[in-house]
Amino acid sequence: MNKKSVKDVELKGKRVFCRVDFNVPMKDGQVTDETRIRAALPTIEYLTNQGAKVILASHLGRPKGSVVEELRLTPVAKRLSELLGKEVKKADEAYGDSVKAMVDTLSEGDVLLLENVRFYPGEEKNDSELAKAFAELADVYVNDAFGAAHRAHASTEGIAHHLPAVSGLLMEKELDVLGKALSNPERPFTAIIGGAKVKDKIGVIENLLEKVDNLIIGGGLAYTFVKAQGHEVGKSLLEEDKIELAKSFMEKAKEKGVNFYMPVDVVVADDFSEEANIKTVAIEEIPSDWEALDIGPKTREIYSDVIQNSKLVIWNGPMGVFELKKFAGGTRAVAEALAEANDTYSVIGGGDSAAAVEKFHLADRMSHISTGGGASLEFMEGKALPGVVALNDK
Ligand SMILES: Nc1ncnc2c1ncn2[C@@H]1O[C@H](COP(=O)(O)OP(=O)(O)OP(=O)(O)O)[C@@H](O)[C@H]1O
Ligand SMILES: O=C(O)[C@H](O)COP(=O)(O)O
Repeated sequence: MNKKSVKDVELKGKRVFCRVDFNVPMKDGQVTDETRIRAALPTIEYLTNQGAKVILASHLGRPKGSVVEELRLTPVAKRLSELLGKEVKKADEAYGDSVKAMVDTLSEGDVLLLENVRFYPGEEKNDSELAKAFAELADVYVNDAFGAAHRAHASTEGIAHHLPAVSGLLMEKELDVLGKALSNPERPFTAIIGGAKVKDKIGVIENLLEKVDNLIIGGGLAYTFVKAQGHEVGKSLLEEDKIELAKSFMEKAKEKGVNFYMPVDVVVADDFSEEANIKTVAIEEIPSDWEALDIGPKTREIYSDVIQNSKLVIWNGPMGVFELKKFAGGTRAVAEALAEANDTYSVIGGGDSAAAVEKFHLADRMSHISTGGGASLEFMEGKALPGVVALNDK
């Protein structure tokens, strides 16, 4: 990476404003998935070991510029403190005199977590006054929030213009792994794209067609492609206005010599529910009043074979409605194939696919699970991430 990291700056005794992505799922005031907190530990520990005074900032949820009591970061501070094995001070605001006073009490190696930065309207507007107010708290800015790097907000982008600005270790690792995968891939290189909406994945599919050897399509977005192939899809998810585009992608794949894999059989249901009647049918036999909610067993086998024979696989988006047990089989089969493919470097592109892998208890068998959902998607589309662009060049 051509951006400076925490390793390139003097940190001893410095006040360091470190933006992390602690946007974690919570229920009844408890953190229910601490993956993102754990992922930030290497940077926080590096900073404390170097003798920095660490000021952490994050958003949580989408409070839209006002205080939402359930979105305070207090439970996160508690969990972080347990994971770090040391006290984490918690401020009830994210800037201003009371926060400055708390920062003044920090000794080398101390950690302070600011309040949810999205409680302030200026955060998402990338307001320069707010960015300056954040910058006034510190001597150095570290961005370790890969998951929020696609947002140009005051704490992810604006502040970087007012302080020496470097990446954290998680940010560096995410960019390194995803960047290497896309620019210098080991081959055969396979991308698996699933999820619900073609619209959201157009850019990714387009960019990946330039790079991969195999493109596997699954999930709800597959049925726009199935329709483009000339088959009926019944009540399955369909984006009519994207059928032509789907056709053009299939043609482009042919031109580029990319193997384009589509479901050959599917699990169809007469209702979108766990109680639905289901059956497996060939792709050209989807009944008109049924909907396809998962890939079928033959498709799973074909996809698993392609995975086993790949050196690098990028996966974004589930193969079916994995939240419902009846339609989780396809997503599970792909996750298991990745777990079992020992010679395959597997990169899970955040969001729902990461949640699925966690759910199947296969997370530790993947090579890299990105902490970014939207961020990893935009990165895979080849878009520049504002939170990275703003950091100092090496
Ligand atoms: N056949 C299908 N019909 C309807 N919905 C589906 C189907 N297959 C998958 N889904 C749904 O797609 C949703 C995920 O779609 P989405 O496009 O949001 O993926 P994503 O969140 O972008 O993936 P990721 O987070 O990994 O990037 C899941 O909730 C899943 O239930
Ligand atoms: O969960 C995420 O993908 C990041 O934390 C970004 O959150 P946002 O989509 O609310 O900006």
